[in-house]
Amino acid sequence: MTEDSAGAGDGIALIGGGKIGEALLSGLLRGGRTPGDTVVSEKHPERAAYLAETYGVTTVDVAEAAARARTLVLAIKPQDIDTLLAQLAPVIGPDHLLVSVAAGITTTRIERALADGVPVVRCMPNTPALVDQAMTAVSAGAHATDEHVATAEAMLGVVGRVVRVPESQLDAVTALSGSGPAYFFFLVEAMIDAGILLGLPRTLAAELIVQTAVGAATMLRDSGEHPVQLREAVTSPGGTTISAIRELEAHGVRAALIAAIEAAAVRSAVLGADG
Ligand SMILES: NC(=O)C1=CN([C@@H]2O[C@H](COP(=O)(O)OP(=O)(O)OC[C@H]3O[C@@H](n4cnc5c(N)ncnc54)[C@H](OP(=O)(O)O)[C@@H]3O)[C@@H](O)[C@H]2O)C=CC1
Ligand SMILES: O=C(O)[C@@H]1CCC=N1
Repeated sequence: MTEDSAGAGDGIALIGGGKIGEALLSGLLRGGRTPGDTVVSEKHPERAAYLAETYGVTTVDVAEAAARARTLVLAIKPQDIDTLLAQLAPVIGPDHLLVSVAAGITTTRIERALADGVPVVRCMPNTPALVDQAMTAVSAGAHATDEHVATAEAMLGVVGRVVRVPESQLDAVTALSGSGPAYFFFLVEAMIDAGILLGLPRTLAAELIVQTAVGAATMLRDSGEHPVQLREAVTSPGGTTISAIRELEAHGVRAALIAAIEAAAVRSAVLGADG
């Protein structure tokens, strides 16, 4: 145990207050954490000031974050991980818990940069954390006990669902659910554009498609039926839907999605490779 870790409180420190950092921070506070037991370390002074003003949290440097919190959530870009780990190494010990959400960065890579025995849990959440509908997968590093993983699961469970997976699956998870919201937003954007092409006002097209997305997502989650069954129920013989599906297949949309998600997984692995 380092001197700093011995004095660390039971709070949470968020290192990196960008897009996902803010989503997690807002969720933690909605879920009952208080600004008094949550600190943020954010490089950009303007961004730090925004987070302090919006959420009432204290912003601190990385060393202070480690002194004040036992659990540190690393929400910085993968490209910044080595710099951050160099900052953390002198102030982190086995009594801390590091929860990394950085795409591609393996627990081994984090552990190697720190004192022996520091528990690390690697996670992949997504931005629906902002509305408590996140999907998060978690994996334990070499020194993380069941209790450490349970701590990470409880923390992330406040903002949505959590599953435990082997770390070997996390690049695929990143490509599917980590990046996944962007694919749905892209699809919705394109469908709204189709409404414009057909002469509908943009606000009406957006209302139609957003509610359709919510309805379809709710059926996917709650009906217990396979997506194929749900699609077949919409697809009347000789009707409109099959005309659209034929075009989607002719344009290779299924293959494009599979290739896109494969590319995201490859990118996750590349980001995680030692620099
Ligand atoms: N956005 C998403 O949907 C998801 C992102 N992730 C992962 O979360 C991480 C963050 O992503 P995202 O929020 O999109 O990125 P952002 O760039 O929005 O946020 C990262 C923030 O951390 C700051 N930062 C960098 N280094 C440090 C440091 N040493 N100390 C304190 N702050 C620092 C950055 O400053 P600066 O801009 O100057 O670098 C930036 O403001 C990534 O690793 C990503 O893979 C995981 C799941 C979903
Ligand atoms: O685009 C990215 O790299 C991050 C990881 C998952 C979602 N956003």
